[in-house]
Amino acid sequence: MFVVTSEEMRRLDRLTIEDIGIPAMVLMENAGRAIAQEVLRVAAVRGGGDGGLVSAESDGRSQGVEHSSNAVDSAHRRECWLVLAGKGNNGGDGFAAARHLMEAGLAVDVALAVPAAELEGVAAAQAAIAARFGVPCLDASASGVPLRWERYSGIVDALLGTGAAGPPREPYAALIRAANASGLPIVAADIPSGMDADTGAVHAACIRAISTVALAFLKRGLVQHPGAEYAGQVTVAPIGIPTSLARGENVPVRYVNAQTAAAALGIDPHRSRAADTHKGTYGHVLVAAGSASMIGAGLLSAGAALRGGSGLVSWALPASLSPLAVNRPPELMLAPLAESPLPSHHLTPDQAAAATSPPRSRFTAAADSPDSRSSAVPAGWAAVPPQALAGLAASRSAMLIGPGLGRWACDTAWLRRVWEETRCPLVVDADALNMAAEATDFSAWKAPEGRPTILTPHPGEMSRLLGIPTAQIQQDRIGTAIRYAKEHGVVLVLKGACTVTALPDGRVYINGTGNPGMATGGAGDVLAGLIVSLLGQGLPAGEAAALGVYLHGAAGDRAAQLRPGGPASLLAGDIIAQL
Ligand SMILES: NC(=O)C1=CN([C@@H]2O[C@H](COP(=O)(O)OP(=O)(O)OC[C@H]3O[C@@H](n4cnc5c(N)ncnc54)[C@H](O)[C@@H]3O)[C@@H](O)[C@H]2O)[C@@H](O)CC1
Ligand SMILES: Nc1ncnc2c1ncn2[C@@H]1O[C@H](COP(=O)(O)OP(=O)(O)O)[C@@H](O)[C@H]1O
Ligand SMILES: [K+]
Repeated sequence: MFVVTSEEMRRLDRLTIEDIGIPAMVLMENAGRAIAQEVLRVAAVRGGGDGGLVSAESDGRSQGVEHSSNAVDSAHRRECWLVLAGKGNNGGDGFAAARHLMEAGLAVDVALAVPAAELEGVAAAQAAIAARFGVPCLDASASGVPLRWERYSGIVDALLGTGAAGPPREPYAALIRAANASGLPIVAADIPSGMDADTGAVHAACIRAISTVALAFLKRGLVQHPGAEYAGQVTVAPIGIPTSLARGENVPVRYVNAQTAAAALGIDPHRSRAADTHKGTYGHVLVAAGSASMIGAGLLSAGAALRGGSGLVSWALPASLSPLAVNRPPELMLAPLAESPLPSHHLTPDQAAAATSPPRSRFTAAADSPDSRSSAVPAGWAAVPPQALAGLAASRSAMLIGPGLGRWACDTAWLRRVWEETRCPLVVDADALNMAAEATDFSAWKAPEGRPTILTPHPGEMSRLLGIPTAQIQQDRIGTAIRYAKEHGVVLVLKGACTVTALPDGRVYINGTGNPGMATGGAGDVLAGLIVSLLGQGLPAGEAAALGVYLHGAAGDRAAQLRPGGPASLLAGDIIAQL
């Protein structure tokens, strides 16, 4: 399913009207009917009403307003809806919807935010048709015009759509505030008025809808927070603009959920296996994760990689920490790395080779704590030569580095060597991202030619990578991810609700699975392990990342449903169990 910007939507509208020849009035007529259908569905649900109407819509038939039974008629006769209409085509959609609602047996008023004489084009034409149809139109163009909100059962928000610029001006803002304050259910036409269609940022006055009918395509703001929350339940209504047009115009952003994953990703999300395969078919991944105080991060990442379907999973960790891995799943192999007393990133190749000898007893697990930054004798990851790790990865199908790794003196230089010498596909997460963020010259780090690299920051890590506040990132997550992926030639997974996966070629996947129960320590480690598993099974990096995000969210949703305590009681390990 494509997700468009306002500008892309305008281009697709124009191509449909001018090149394909579907008149703007026809598109608006279809839009109005789809919005009316959604109102009828909401009215039926609220009135405990007619299931037939709801199921007619969910069947995908577009006849909802034309087949009302007597029962529906009587339910709807009690309903009186207010359509708030703006000056542009979004308002035109509102007039068309009002007419369809009246025809379906509801009482309807339109409140117009501008003097009727200011309407133009197809919106003016729809207003004129609605007037001849007998739809009452109230003038709400003067700020403070009182509307008798208590008369209505619900509101259609057709004030502002993709043509809005900046915060809603008066009287739009006052109408939005009053509509929200009325407590009535609001169905938004295309987007909630007051939401930025491209980023999902909301202005001080923004409609809080229970549902939004996205016309033709999802808009970016509908699949990013806070816009997604203000939009309520979103449905996409086909209004005549062909999907092939979006494909032809190379719209880069797609939405991934249970209905759309296969088409959006071009992959069977169930990953059915050919019969004649063996463990070698499914890759051998290396997980470099965990430290003395965060050994669980390694267990979670490696556990997720196993459930992700890898043929083999090896867990790389400093040899002195091996005893801490005693409770690992039996399927998980260990790859202990010898520690060297020399600052590891200064090692010559010969010293690195010598460092594969067994660890010395003075390297204790405790020395891997953050205190080891100041410790005289480095141990733990600080004492693992980066080239030894990169060398081990050379014979693996993919490597994950970062979860629970800890921090130590000169770790940024350490990571740089891993980054520059690791030839297999690489996933970089958590502490490894924080090390990269402290590099003053990260853009100059040279990955081996052609190596796919995936970065999986949460917004806090993204903020450190970019050196800008988290709030600024959250205001335009899609734009931020696109720019970063292109600039650094990496796949960038910006985590959080509606995770954004941006590819260096400009393609973007927005994830529709997952729930707030997943905001729990270790959930990100699970994601990173799942992604490296898919990467190691040979999926292209962008698809591995986006599919991993989708499957991780879906597993989190199943896990949340199974928990007697609901989403709040979810643990990261529950997600692995549902993979
Ligand atoms: N052919 C088309 O272009 C179609 C457009 N459709 C609808 O048209 C919408 C886009 O229509 P428009 O481009 O006319 O734009 P809008 O209807 O979103 O609004 C633009 C109008 O609102 C005013 N405005 C802009 N920013 C404002 C602000 N901050 N405060 C107050 N007033 C503001 C401007 O005067 C402008 O006339 C879509 O969202 C969709 O609902 C649908 O009818 C389908 C077909
Ligand atoms: N509200 C939410 N809705 C959907 N997914 C979420 C939500 N909160 C967190 N997640 C997901 O859970 C994971 C948390 O990762 P992260 O913040 O790195 O946690 P940790 O570092 O503790 O492992 C991410 O994949 C994120 O997208
Ligand atoms: K709207």
